Amino acid sequence: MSSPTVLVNRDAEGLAHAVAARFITRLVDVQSSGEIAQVVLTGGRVAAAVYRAVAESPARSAIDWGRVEFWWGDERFLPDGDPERNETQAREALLSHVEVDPARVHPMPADTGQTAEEAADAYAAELAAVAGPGDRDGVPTFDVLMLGVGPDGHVASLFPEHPALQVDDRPVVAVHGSPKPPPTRISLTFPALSRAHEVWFVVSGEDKAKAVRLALSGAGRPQIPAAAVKGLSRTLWLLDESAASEIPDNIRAPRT
Ligand SMILES: O=C1O[C@H](COP(=O)(O)O)[C@@H](O)[C@H](O)[C@H]1O
Repeated sequence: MSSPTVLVNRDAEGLAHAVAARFITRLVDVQSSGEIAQVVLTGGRVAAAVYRAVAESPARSAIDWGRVEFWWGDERFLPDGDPERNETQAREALLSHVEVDPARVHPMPADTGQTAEEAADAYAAELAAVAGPGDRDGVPTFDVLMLGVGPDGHVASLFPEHPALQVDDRPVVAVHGSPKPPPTRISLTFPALSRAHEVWFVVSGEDKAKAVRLALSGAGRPQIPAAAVKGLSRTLWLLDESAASEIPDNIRAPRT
């Protein structure tokens, strides 16, 4: 597991464009070695800005979008097309603007009347169907896994002191009683979130500053779930000045 690297941008817009450039470069690098890129998307305000910046970048044409496999780290368990779904946001901001292969886009199931547990199991089966012999526990090894962080330190849909934090025996879990609406969600678990070469936390805003400081200061998984996710090769904390405002200078790289 890698130790965190902190990179700070001036503001949310600068952060979104910097992450978009990094995202395009990373995918080009993976594809240049002949592999299909495995990407995990997140939800939230800054994520949407990153997706829009990728879609608007002329450099997006360097990516063979049909050879990118898209997954989600968590989802709000709502009907298909609901504007609050992370899938809907990513489709509107990015996926509908590039030539993806629909068979390689793997949204978490929408609420169609099945239970959230059934939906979580179905997603685990979908991950296992794509995982290869070199992957562990039925989860593809992701090239980039993007995550937001809540003001309470939640990551994906793993909330502080919530029972879903304890689930280590499967890659996907149904979350009930989420403190942030909607109450029912689906999330990758810690073991699955730990199957990424690169984990990128993308965080903006002063309301996240305390959670960021605690995550980078060795807080425990029950209190600050984001502290417990690390990439196999790299863990990047990509922040704007507001989100970085409480972290000590010695753990910040120079501003980009
Ligand atoms: O509910 C969620 O919130 C977090 C953070 O969202 P933000 O708008 O505060 O940046 C997000 O990472 C997660 O995927 C989403 O389901």
